Amino acid sequence: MTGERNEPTTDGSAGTVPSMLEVSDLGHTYTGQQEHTAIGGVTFDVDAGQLTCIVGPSGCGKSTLLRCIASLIRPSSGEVRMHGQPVRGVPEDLAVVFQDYGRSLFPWMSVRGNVEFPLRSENVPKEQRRERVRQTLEWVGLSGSERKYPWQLSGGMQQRVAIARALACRPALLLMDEPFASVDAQTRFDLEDLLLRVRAEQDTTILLVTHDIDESVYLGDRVLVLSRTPASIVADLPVDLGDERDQIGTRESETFVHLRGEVARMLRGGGGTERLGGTTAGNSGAGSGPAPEDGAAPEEELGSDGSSTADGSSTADEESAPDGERAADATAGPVPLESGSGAREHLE
Ligand SMILES: Nc1ncnc2c1ncn2[C@@H]1O[C@H](COP(=O)(O)OP(=O)(O)OP(=O)(O)O)[C@@H](O)[C@H]1O
Repeated sequence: MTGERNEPTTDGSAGTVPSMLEVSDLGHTYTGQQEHTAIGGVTFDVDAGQLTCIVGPSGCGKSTLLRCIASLIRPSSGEVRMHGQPVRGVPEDLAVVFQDYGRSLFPWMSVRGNVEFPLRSENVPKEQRRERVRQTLEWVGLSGSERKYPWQLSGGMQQRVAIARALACRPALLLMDEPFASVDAQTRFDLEDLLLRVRAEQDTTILLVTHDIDESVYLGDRVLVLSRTPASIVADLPVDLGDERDQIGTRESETFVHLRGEVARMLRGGGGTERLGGTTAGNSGAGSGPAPEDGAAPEEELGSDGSSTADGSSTADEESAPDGERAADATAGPVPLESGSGAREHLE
């Protein structure tokens, strides 16, 4: 993979445009008492506006891969480029959403305060901030909840706030690490559709890690299947389901059923046996890692039914808490990682 593609330039001649994201031979070994190689040389490119899903066996290195791409961990080897430039720190136009919304939101800030937070760090003028927050909350279906606090919201609503906070910065690249794993099945469907809507409106490039095979096919323009740890790419499958997807019709379609079977087969076999118009083991260092154990059902490994623990948080009380943030004690709570600036201290 070259990381470049030919596109016509404004003067009509053929030009070379770098991919939005280029991951080249990326490897990471955790050092210390428990040395462990989590990623074993991963190479892939992502075009602007593409939604790429990453699936792999539990503990294979998916989160490590995302964190290396976000520069939250310094990779042991290889390189990450965005817009053709090497990434040397957390990029300003990158945002991350994690599974654990409960820990990523500031409980002492209202919904508005949480969503506004990264914009304040970027010194966006107040009027513009307020408008950005209003518009972003509208996208995620939370208009009217600006003055509530995270603890007054259901799990699904809290995750919407986390997504809104990431989107408020209008990131060029959005990294999502199992973002819907902690919500109930219906909320999960709603959030998946929300993501597809926002992507269509914003043309955001998204890299999403999931344990759920069905979710990877439903959301993705493409599914990258990883091997067991140390992770390598065993398959890179294009998802030919078109832009219009719906939770019932799409999931019943022949293409969907075929693709989910293909992803499961790649997970079980480690790839290399069949192709589906995409690439399988052999490219990009793919297939160099150990294959999953034979006979292990991929659904068992991945929890592909998408079952999630229903969030026990109480739903929002109509009576809003007073607006205005408590004095922010930076040591007292979690650090949100949605914007580049707040995330640097997580570098290893
Ligand atoms: N700080 C660390 N030090 C040592 N080993 C680590 C560290 N963090 C993760 N690992 C190991 O690296 C491997 C990959 O971990 P990672 O969290 O990236 O996997 P994952 O695919 O995201 O896992 P899961 O499917 O459970 O979310 C695992 O074997 C894990 O135990």
